[in-house]
Order: sequence, then structure tokens, then C-alpha cells
Amino acid sequence: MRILLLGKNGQVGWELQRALAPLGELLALARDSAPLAADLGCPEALVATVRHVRPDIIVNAAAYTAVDRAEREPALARAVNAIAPAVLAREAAMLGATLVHFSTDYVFDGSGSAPRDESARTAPINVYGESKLEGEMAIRASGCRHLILRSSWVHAARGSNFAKTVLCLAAEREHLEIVDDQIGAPTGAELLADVTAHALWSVRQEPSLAGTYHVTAGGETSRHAYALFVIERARAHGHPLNVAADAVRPVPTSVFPTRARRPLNSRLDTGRLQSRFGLRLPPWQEGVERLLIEVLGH
Ligand SMILES: NC(=O)C1=CN([C@@H]2O[C@H](COP(=O)(O)OP(=O)(O)OC[C@H]3O[C@@H](n4cnc5c(N)ncnc54)[C@H](OP(=O)(O)O)[C@@H]3O)[C@@H](O)[C@H]2O)C=CC1
Ligand SMILES: Cc1cn([C@H]2C[C@H](O)[C@@H](COP(=O)(O)OP(=O)(O)O[C@H]3O[C@@H](C)C(=O)[C@@H](O)[C@H]3O)O2)c(=O)[nH]c1=O
Ligand SMILES: [Mg+2]
Repeated sequence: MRILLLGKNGQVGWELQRALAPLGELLALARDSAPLAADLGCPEALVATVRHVRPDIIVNAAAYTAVDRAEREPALARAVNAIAPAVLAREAAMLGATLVHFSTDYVFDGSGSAPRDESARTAPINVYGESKLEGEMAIRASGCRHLILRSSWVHAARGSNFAKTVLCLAAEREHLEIVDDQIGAPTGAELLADVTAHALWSVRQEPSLAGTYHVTAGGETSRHAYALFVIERARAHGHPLNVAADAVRPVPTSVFPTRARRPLNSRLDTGRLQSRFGLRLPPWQEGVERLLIEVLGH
């Protein structure tokens, strides 16, 4: 079985290099891999690469993930997150290959407080979310066999993410302000990659399992409580931080200015994945603890 992985150096792509390796012959590419081009901004080159490799499985871990910057670069976000996945899906359909793709809680508007399942109405409130939703829809419309895995708040030791940003800020500053009205589940890239490998293997055995699934770590938290957990656990590991324990101020999103709007309710219902694939999703704190140990070198 030949697997083509795109975006091998991202948070999820890096962990997929490890998790997919036992499933088949893995060819992992980055944007600038030579001699095979894997720039998702360049559809012709992408097509040439897929036709040359003739994979049984395409795993697309590449994406435009700069949420605020996307508001200023909507065309590039759409090229990478919507047009490239459409091209990959068309090629997968022609080859009879399975396409694995990742999407996000940001396809939803974040209203209410209930977790959303896969059939919930999508209504993105920023350019990144719009571009990711368009990518999902193109994949479904192509008719290719696919797994679309929607996750949230992904962190990894390698790459940039909220947890590592908080660690840096807490080392530099004495006071932090963190929004306390965005609720979701921080999800380790290694968990997402391992679930991907498991789901992919299951779909090979049972093609009717293909489709769209929500995949996050268990439990939920606010960004503020998440930041506090990162700070407390980093201290417990002996990491020196400047910020005072009572100086992490909770603030509403409405007073924390960012270019892109963010959904407040990012809760995803993962019941479908757990029951159909027989999987258990460990609590988010376990993933953050692992991240800290890796980042702090203990
Ligand atoms: N991060 C998160 O919180 C979440 C992410 N997701 C989704 O999960 C998937 C993986 O995300 P994650 O690993 O966190 O993202 P990262 O930002 O860590 O990695 C994205 C990768 O895509 C690559 N990339 C960007 N543009 C191009 C391009 N034009 N051509 C080729 N490669 C490109 C980047 O390469 P380079 O370094 O060269 O720019 C980078 O290696 C994405 O689909 C994302 O939408 C879903 C939910 C939450
Ligand atoms: C750094 C910082 C951020 N914030 C706020 C700003 C923002 O509203 C919220 C989240 O900020 P970030 O920019 O880190 O997170 P963001 O890049 O929006 O994270 C998202 O990335 C994409 C790729 C996804 O798919 C989502 O699941 C989600 O993980 O936290 C604070 O309140 N205080 C702070 O000190
Ligand atoms: Mg960000």
C-alpha cells in the first residue's frame, strides 16, 4: 500500500510520519520537497506529483492555518484550504485512492453551549473557517472515498500553538490576559495522528466507515483554564516563569482584539468516532502534560 503524505512538517504532519509508517510504503512531502513538488498553492504541480506517485492513500496534513492572517490573504487561504483539497479529491477519485483530510471546529459559528456532532449546521465566522469548509464540501462532492477528521485546538511540541505561546508569554511577562469564554478541547497532534492511522486501517477493512468525524481529546476547558493548567504544570516541572499565580486575568473575547473572529463554543461531539471505530479519547490534560514534558525537556 502506497501512502502519499502532504504537509509532513506541520504539527500533525510530523506525527503522521511516525503513525502512518507501519501502514505501508510512506512518501512524505513538504511544500519544497524535491524533486516532487507539493506546494498546495500550485495545483498543476500537485496533480503531476499525485499522478507520478499513484498512491492508494493520500493524507493531506498541509493547510493555511494562520487564522488572523487569513483575513488579509483570503485568496491564498482559499487556494490552499479549498482549491488544493478539491484537486486532491478529484485525483483520488480518478485513482480509486482514499483521501484523508483534516478540518476544524472553526467551520461552526460557535453559538450555544452544546457539543456539535458531524451533522450540525456549519456557518464559519472567519476566512480560515470558510476556506476549510469549502475544502470539506469539495471533497464530499468529488465522490472519492474519504475521511474528513475535524479537530480543535491542536498542540504539539513541534510547531506553534496556544500552549507554547502561553509558556513564552508567562516566561516574559508578569501579567497575562486570556479569554475565558472560548470553550473547547485542546488536542495533541500525536493523538490525532494515532487516531488517523487507526481509522485509516479500519476503513481499509470496512470501506463503509469512510466519512466525516469529529476527533478531539476528551473533556473541555476555556482558553483561560487551559492557560492556567499550562502554567501550573510547567511550574510543577520546575520551569521558571515570571507571571504571578494570580496575574492571569480572565477576559471576554469581546475585549481581546484580534483580526479574525473566533467561535466561542468549540465543543465537538466525538461519539460517532468512538462508537464506529471502537476508540477511547483520553482527557485533554494528558496531552498537555506530554507536551510540557517534551517542550521542557524533562
Ligand atoms: N492547528 C490547529 O489548532 C488545528 C488544525 N486543524 C487542521 O489540521 C491540519 C493540520 O494542522 P497543523 O498541523 O496544526 O498545521 P501547521 O500550521 O502546524 O502545519 C501546516 C503545514 O502545512 C504546510 N503548508 C502551508 N501552506 C502550504 C502550501 N501552500 N503547500 C504545501 N504545504 C503548505 C506548512 O508548511 P510550511 O511550514 O512550509 O508553511 C505546514 O507544514 C490542517 O488541516 C488544519 O486546518 C484542525 C483543527 C485545529
Ligand atoms: C496569545 C493570547 C491569545 N488570546 C486569545 C486570542 C484568541 O481569541 C484565542 C486563541 O488564540 P490563537 O490565535 O492562539 O488560536 P487560533 O489560532 O485561533 O487557534 C485555532 O487555530 C486553527 C488553525 C484551528 O483550526 C482552531 O481549532 C484553533 O486551534 O486566545 C488571549 O486571550 N490571550 C493571549 O495572551
Ligand atoms: Mg493561531
